[in-house]
Amino acid sequence: MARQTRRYAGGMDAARGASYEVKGNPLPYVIPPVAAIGNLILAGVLSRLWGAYAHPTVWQAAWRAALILACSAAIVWCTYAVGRARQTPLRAASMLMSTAACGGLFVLTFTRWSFDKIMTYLLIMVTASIMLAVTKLLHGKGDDARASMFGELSERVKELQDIGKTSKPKQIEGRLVARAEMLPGADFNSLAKPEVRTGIASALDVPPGGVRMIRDRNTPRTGRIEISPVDMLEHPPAWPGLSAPGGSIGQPLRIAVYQTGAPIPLLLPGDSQAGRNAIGVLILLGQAGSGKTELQLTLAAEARSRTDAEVVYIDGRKGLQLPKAFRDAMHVMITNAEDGERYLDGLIPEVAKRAGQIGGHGHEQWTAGCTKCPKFRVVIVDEASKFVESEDTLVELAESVRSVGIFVLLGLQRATGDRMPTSVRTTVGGVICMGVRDIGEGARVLSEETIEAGADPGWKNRKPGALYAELPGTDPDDWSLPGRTFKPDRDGVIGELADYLATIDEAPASPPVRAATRTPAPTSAAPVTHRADGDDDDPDADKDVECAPPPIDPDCPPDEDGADPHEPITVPNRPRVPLDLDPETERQYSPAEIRAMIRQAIVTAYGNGRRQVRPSNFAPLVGIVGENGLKPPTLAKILGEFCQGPTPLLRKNDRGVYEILPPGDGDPGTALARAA
Ligand SMILES: Nc1ncnc2c1ncn2[C@@H]1O[C@H](COP(=O)(O)OP(=O)(O)OP(=O)(O)O)[C@@H](O)[C@H]1O
Repeated sequence: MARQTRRYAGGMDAARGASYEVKGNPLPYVIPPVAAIGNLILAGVLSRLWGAYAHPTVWQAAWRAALILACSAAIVWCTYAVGRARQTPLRAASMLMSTAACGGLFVLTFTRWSFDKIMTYLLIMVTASIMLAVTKLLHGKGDDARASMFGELSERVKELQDIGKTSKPKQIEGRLVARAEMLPGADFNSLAKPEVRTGIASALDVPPGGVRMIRDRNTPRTGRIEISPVDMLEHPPAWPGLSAPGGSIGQPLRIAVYQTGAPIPLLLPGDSQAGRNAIGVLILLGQAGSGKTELQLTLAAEARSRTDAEVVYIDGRKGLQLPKAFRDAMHVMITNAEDGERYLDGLIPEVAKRAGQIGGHGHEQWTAGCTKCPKFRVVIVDEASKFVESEDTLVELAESVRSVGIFVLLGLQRATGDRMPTSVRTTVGGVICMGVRDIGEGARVLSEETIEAGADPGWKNRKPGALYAELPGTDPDDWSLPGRTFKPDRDGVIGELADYLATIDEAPASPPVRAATRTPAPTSAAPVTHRADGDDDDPDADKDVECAPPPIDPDCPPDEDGADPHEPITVPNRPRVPLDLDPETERQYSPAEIRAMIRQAIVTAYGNGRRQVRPSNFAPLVGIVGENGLKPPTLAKILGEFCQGPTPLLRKNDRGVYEILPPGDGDPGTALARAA
C-alpha cells in the first residue's frame, strides 16, 4: 500500500515492464482551497468598493446584488449540469464548493464581516475541498497511485493515456460513437485489448461486450470507439415474418439483427456490379444449445419462399425431430447421416454440369432473374464436422460452388483443431459464430480484426441466438457488432411458409389429408411384405396414363414400404449419377414408357460401373417427364417392381438403396447371391 501510494517523478514500472512518467499533478487538490481563499479576498474587495462598507444607495445595492446573484446562479447551474455525468460524491462535493463560494461571496460582500461568518465560510470551503480531494483520490480521477483495487483499474486504462484527442461522441443507432486519435507512435489497437475494454465497460457501467474499438484501415493511429449503453439483445426481437416471399434469392435473407436493431442481411449470390462475391460456403459455429437450429430453420424458410431457389436440408442427427410440416416444405430433406454425406460428395461432380449450364449462355456466375440459369441451390447441413475434417474437400467445395449458384451452410458444434482445418477461414465465403466455449474457439473462424475489435462469442449456450456474423455485403466494421436471431417461433415460421407455398400451389401434402384418406397404416414393421403382396400399392397407378397426380393424391399414398417418406425422390433436378437420359421434351409419357426409361437408366448406370441406385438418382427422369409426371410413390412402386419377378433387376436394402443386379442374368439365384 505504501509503495503504491508513493509518487514517482518518472521511472520504470517493473510489473508492467514499461517505462513511463507518472504525472503527479497537485493542481486538482490545490485549486479548491486556493479558490476558496481567492473568493474570500474578492468578497473583501467587493465589500469595500461595492458592498456593505461602500454605503451604496438602495438602487445601487439592488442592482449589484442582482448581478452577483445572476453570476452565482450561472456558476451553480454550470456545476450542476457538468456534474450530471459524474459520480454522486464528486457531484455533491463540487456543488457544495460552488454554492458555498457563491453564497459566501454574496453574504460577505453585502453584510459586515464578523469572526463567525468568516469561520463558517472557511469551514464549509475546507470541507468541500477535502471532499473533492478524497473523491479524486479514491475514484481514480487524480494522478496519484491508488490502493490496489483502484490501481488495477488504472493499470487497465493506462492505454487510454495514449489517446491524443477524441471527437465529440455522437449517438448512432443506440450507440455512442466517438473518433479517437492516438499520440504519434501509439497504436489504436492497444485500446482493443480485452482488459482495456473490460476496464472501460466497468468504469462506464455498460455490458462488457458493449465496448468496441474499430481501427481505421489505413492508419494505426485513429479509430472509432463505440459504446453500447444497453444490451439491446437481452430480449431477442420477435420474428418479423418472411422478408420477401415470392422474391428472388438474390434479395437479402433476414435471419438476425444486430445489437443496434438493424437487420443482418445474408446475401447468397454474387453481384459483379456491386463487387460482391457469392458466399459459396458458410460456416455456422455454435455449441449445442447456442441456437443454430433455429437460425437454420429461419434461413431455410426464407430461402424456400424465394421463387428461384431450391432448398436441401440435411440433418442426420435430429432431422426427424423437426416439425413434419417443415420437412415436407423442403425440396429435399435428408435425415440420415450417410445419405447426407453421400449427397455432399455428389455435389462437387454436379458443379461442372451447372457451370456448363450457366456458362453456356454467357454468364460468369449464377445470375438472379436469368431464366436459363438453374435454380439457386441452398444446402443446409446441420452437423457437418465430418465433412469439414477433410480440408481438400472443403477447399474444393468452397471454391467450386461459389459461381455455380450453390450455397452450402455447414453447421459445426466445435472448431477445435481436430475438427476443422486451420485454413478454413480463408476458404469459406462467410462465417456466423454463435455461442462457443471461449473466445479462442471463436477466433478459429472469426477474423483477427473482429476479435481485436472486441468480439467475444464465449457465451456458450447462455445466450441462445447471439452471434457474430462475417458475411459478404456487410460492412466489415460491423463484424464485431453482436447480433441475435429472432425469438424462436417455429410455428409462426413454418405456418407462414406453408401459407406462402399454398399460394403458389407448392403446399406440401398436409398430414391431416393423408391421415383421412389412408387406412390405418402399418408403420415400418413389415415394409417388404406390403410391397410383395401389392395391397398397399396404388391400384390405379398403371391406369394413370399421364402419371400427373394432383399435389395430394388420396389414391396414391406415399410409399409405405418402409422407405423414408422424406426421401429425396420428391425433388427434381438432382442429377447425381450420370444416367445418360434423353434431353427434356414436351411430350407426355405413358407409364410403360416411363418404366422402360427407368429400366434403361438402370442398365446404363450398371454399364457405367454403378452398383447402387437411389430413387433420388432418377431426378433427371422427372425433368424429362415433367415435375408432376412421375410422382415419388410411383417411382418407388416401379423400383419395387424391378425387385420382383424371376429375373429381378434390383434388390433393395434396408437403407432404401437399391443394389443393381447384373441385367440379363437369367438365374435369379445367382443374381441375388452375387448381390448379397
Ligand atoms: N434467438 C433466440 N432467443 C432465445 N432463445 C433462443 C433463440 N434461438 C434459440 N433459442 C432457444 O435456445 C435453445 C437451443 O436452440 P437450438 O436447438 O436452435 O440450439 P442448437 O445450437 O441447434 O443446439 P443443438 O446443437 O443441441 O441442436 C432452444 O430452446 C431455442 O428455443
